[in-house]
Amino acid sequence: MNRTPFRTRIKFCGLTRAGDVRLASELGVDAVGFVFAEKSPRRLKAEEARAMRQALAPLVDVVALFMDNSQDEVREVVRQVRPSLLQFHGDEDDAFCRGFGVQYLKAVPMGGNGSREDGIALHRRYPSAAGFLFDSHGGGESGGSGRTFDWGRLPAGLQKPFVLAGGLTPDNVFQAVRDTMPWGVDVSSGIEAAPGVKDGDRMRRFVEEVRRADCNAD
Ligand SMILES: O=C(O)c1ccccc1N[C@@H]1O[C@H](COP(=O)(O)O)[C@@H](O)[C@H]1O
Repeated sequence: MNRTPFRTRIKFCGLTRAGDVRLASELGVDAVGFVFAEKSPRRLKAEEARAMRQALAPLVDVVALFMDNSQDEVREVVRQVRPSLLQFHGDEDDAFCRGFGVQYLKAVPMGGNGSREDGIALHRRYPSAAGFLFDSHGGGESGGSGRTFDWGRLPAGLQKPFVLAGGLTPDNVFQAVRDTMPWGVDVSSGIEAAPGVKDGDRMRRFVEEVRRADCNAD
């Protein structure tokens, strides 16, 4: 399933500062992502994310990102942060991902020997997923690397929304949206000055480029 003809959703991920959350809201992004993956330089504690949530404007979603975290860790984040969407980057199965009573996106690794599954196989493996997120890391590797993958390898036959991620920047997101027509785009490194420290100018340019691509839609 591709996007609506009107608007590509935007998620800014890996925010660690309340000021960045405020600016993301002002720029009109649809969602901000808080990272709880163990090895990430952007990792937050549940109570830090809960505090940052206060900086969020109405109608902007919070997404909580995990990578093979324990059930107890995910539960604690859900309890404290109240995300509207979970994003799983590890080997979690459908039963695990759906077990928290919150909609989820399953990240599919497209780097290295990453997924060759088509849309039908993905739906079979993750029947409860609200959508899929295609990222450039290899299986077992952490994301947020700033690397792209070959967009021509996106699986055919997807019947759920998909989010494009991996190495998106203000300089390539226009082309990425035009080429792949995703439901949404997700960016972390491409709008950063350093891991977890977002750059206001890059954030603004990223949003402008997505909107430019939407205006140029065929
Ligand atoms: O951001 C992280 O540190 C991270 C850690 C573990 C799994 C995923 C992670 N980030 C996600 O990776 C993609 C692409 O990021 P980038 O734009 O290439 O830096 C995105 O979904 C991030 O949320």
